[in-house]
Amino acid sequence: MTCLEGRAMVGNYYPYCPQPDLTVGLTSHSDPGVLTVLLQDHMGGLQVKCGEGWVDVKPVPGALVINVGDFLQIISNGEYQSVAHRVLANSSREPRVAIAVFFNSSRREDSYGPLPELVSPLKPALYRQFTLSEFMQRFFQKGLDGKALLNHFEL
Ligand SMILES: O=C(O)CCC(=O)C(=O)O
Ligand SMILES: [Fe+2]
Repeated sequence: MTCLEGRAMVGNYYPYCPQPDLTVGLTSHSDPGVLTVLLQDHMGGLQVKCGEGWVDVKPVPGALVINVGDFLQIISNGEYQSVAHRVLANSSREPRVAIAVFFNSSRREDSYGPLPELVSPLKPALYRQFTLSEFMQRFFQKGLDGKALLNHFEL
């Protein structure tokens, strides 16, 4: 499996929000793919879920944020856990910009599931087999909703 053909780059632009207490910039979600590489500017606002709370991912000049996605959680049979994250509404007059590159498989009709090397009698498969077509269809159906995508593939 290679993730280079399936990569996609997205630019996120968060304009000034006059009522930041009433909304969010980007709803809680986990990225569906394998890995995400994210470059955020100096504004801040990105948070990751930690237990029941949220922790700020403070911008560090020149640093990239790497997110584990749901697909990696599944093929690693839960060894790597995807991370729920969100972006607060931007209360500052200056807009916030973040560039994300999502790494995904591109072979839509292949069958995926936990890698055989990571399945054993002691650690049975936690997820069923599926195609990338089904996976992405379910992602787009559910909208951004925490880590809910994984529920469809659990055994
Ligand atoms: O704007 C950010 O910092 C995060 C963007 C993000 O989570 C996404 O594009 O999936
Ligand atoms: Fe994301």
